[in-house]
Amino acid sequence: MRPRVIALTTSALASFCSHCSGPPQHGALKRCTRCRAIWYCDAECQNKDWAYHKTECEALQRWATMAPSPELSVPSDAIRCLGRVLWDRQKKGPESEFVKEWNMLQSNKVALQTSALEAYTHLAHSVVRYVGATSPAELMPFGISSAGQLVDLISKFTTNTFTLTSPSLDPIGVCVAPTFALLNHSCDPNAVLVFPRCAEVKTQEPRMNLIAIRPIGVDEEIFISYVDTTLPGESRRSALQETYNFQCECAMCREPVHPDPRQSIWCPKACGGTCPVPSSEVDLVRCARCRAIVSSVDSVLDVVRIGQEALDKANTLQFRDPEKSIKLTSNMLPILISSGLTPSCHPLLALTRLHQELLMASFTPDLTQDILDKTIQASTNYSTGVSSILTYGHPVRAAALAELGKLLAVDEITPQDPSATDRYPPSGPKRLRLAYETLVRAREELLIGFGKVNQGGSIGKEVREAIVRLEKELGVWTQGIRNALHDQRLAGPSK
Ligand SMILES: C[S@@+](CC[C@H](N)C(=O)[O-])C[C@H]1O[C@@H](n2cnc3c(N)ncnc32)[C@H](O)[C@@H]1O
Repeated sequence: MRPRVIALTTSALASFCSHCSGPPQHGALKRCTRCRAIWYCDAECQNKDWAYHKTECEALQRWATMAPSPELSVPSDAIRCLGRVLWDRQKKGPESEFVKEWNMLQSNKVALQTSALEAYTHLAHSVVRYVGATSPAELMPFGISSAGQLVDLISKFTTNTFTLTSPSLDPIGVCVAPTFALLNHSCDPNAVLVFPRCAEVKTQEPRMNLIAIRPIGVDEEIFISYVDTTLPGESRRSALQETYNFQCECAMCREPVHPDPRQSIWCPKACGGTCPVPSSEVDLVRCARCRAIVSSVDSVLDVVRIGQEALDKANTLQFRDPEKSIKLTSNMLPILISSGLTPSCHPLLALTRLHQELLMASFTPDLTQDILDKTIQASTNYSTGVSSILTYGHPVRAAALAELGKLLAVDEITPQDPSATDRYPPSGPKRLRLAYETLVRAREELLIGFGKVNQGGSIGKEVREAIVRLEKELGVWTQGIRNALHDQRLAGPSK
């Protein structure tokens, strides 16, 4: 189903359509000539959005004239989304299905911590200003008659909104979908919410799909995850507490797996087993397989701390100074790897992902073989790490494998000796075959994570096309070898 309300993140406004949330289809997106803040793929999407944008357009123009600087001339996605919610309430009235559904959403207003209350109050002031009111008392037309009701609206919004993602799972905005807001959280979910982007009618997009990633029994509760489940338990729990105001007591938080792949290091005796990352409370740790003791406790603790600092800094610099960010990830990754962190261990996994993203963003028409191969190495490590944590068919795991397959399928710029066995990624036909096998595996997982009925969504479609292309290339190559062998046989034994 299409969410009731969507709003793109400010940085995504010029790259995705504000109605169907798709990328530009034929040429560039077209900008609303009045507010100059909202973009559409074509007149069809613009017309469909007009019912909302008509009022929003004026509000955006008013906001821009009051903005203290050009960077702040467009309000945040939360303010714009709440604006659309209020205008919808006003237009549809208190007896409408939308308002009834909204009223039933869970609010955590009574249990709010002071920091959350302050943030909500700040957001409330901005929303009041955005819709052209001067105080909460002027919100009567929207069905809000007191400041308390406004805070309640914002609490419901924060507790029940979803991240709008692109088909390749990049966050591009927020959305409101009251039916899906009934789903509770688990750190080991049996279902996921995705936007596979495969509707036949473009203007029905973005369509939100609830997909089972495991068999779910009759009467069994459906759980999704509200947070990134590749993060360690402590980070997940504090994110849940901060945004959703609850202490997670899901099965995984009650009885964590041991050792947790999110916090594990390789056995110091290299038996192939893993040990938990030591902590300041538990400093005697052993390999789960051979029971060898980890003696380098302090250095592991140090490296995890330094890795986290580097991750935070590289994340901050990602868009402002990508070169500096890439330098940080390039320097830090070998340190974390040589200290024995497994590919799924935090912060190595997150740094690997960021490194891969930064390398991909640096691709230019004069891409070098070295950068391409380094990106494939990072993508391989990320896919390996994610696969140790997430269940088979999880869309994040499927998308990581698809990305690796696509990178392996990129034409080599300066092919290396194809017979070298110690080289990764391999070169020549071996690389082509590895790309093919990776994409076939990715397709199987995409069909689960983005739904078989959706053919794995738009990444599934891309992967299918890449598989067909590689089948042809591999076929040509196999035929070439067959012909060469045939010619050799005809020529008789060499002298
Ligand atoms: C999007 S709502 C989920 C549906 C909600 N439980 C209802 O009945 O409408 C999110 C809120 O549900 C509660 N919740 C969701 N998952 C939970 C969990 N695993 N443990 C405790 N509370 C949870 C929290 O209060 C959270 O802020």
